[in-house]
Amino acid sequence: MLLAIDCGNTNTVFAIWDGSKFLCTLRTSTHHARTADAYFTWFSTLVKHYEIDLDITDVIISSTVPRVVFNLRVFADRFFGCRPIVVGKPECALPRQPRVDEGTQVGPDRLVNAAGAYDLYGGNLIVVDFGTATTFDVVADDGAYVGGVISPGVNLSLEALHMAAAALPHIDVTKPQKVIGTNTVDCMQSGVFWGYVGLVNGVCDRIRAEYETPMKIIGTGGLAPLFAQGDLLFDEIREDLTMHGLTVIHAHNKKG
Ligand SMILES: Nc1ncnc2c1ncn2[C@@H]1O[C@H](COP(=O)(O)OP(=O)(O)OP(=O)(O)O)[C@@H](O)[C@H]1O
Ligand SMILES: CC(C)(CO)[C@@H](O)C(=O)NCCC(=O)O
Ligand SMILES: [K+]
Repeated sequence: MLLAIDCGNTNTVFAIWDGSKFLCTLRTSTHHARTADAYFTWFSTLVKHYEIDLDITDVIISSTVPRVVFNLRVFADRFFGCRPIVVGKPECALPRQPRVDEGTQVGPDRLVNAAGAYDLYGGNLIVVDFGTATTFDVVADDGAYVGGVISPGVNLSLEALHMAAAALPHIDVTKPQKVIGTNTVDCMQSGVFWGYVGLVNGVCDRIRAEYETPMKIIGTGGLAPLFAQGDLLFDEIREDLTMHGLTVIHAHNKKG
């Protein structure tokens, strides 16, 4: 049984993979100060709720926050007696080496997305991930991550607007009825929703023009289904893409 951990700048997701399906997916906010014992208290309580017959033999971690990895390693060692595979570390082999500028530390979540998307859809892809940042990962014909685009995430933009402007409230993003808002909240929702539809469409068009080979666009992240209601053209949406990628990289490392 594999425990796959995807640690983002905002949220950390644990998923238990039995070799063919995910038995459960657990989400908590990311805190660098959380100890191994605190992870276990949270984890074991929820696992009891799902009535899973726990037998974790392997742990794989992707973390965009370097500081949390130490405590997650201790967690894996202390409670499951295993040495985790950490994406981006030398001990973790990738199906394909990224082709980027020397010295670039590509976010492990982007490498994992690339591996997961290539496994599901083949090469020549743009993966759009609506996380803390909205990222675009370009996956080449052979499955390698070959670059992309990083823009501010949707919730980050909303938070920045609220923080910087005294009269603007905190809001959640939804698809507004109309483009022209007639109250403050509708105006903000329109700006963020249609602004991001424009951003994603514009960036994907430009990537496609530069790449010169037809590409599929894959959407992931919690907000992907919402943006699929705009005139965005995702060929596929796969909310568990990062988790799937972790199982792919784990299998690649197991086969030696
Ligand atoms: N309608 C919505 N409005 C605002 N937020 C939403 C909505 N639907 C889903 N979300 C948020 O989307 C997020 C989905 O999480 P996801 O794992 O894609 O990225 P994240 O956790 O925000 O970022 P990271 O992985 O970088 O930590 C959750 O925080 C969830 O609260
Ligand atoms: C861009 C984020 C924050 C998205 O989670 C993450 O992938 C990251 O920290 N990346 C490092 C820089 C890079 O990917 O080139
Ligand atoms: K994510």
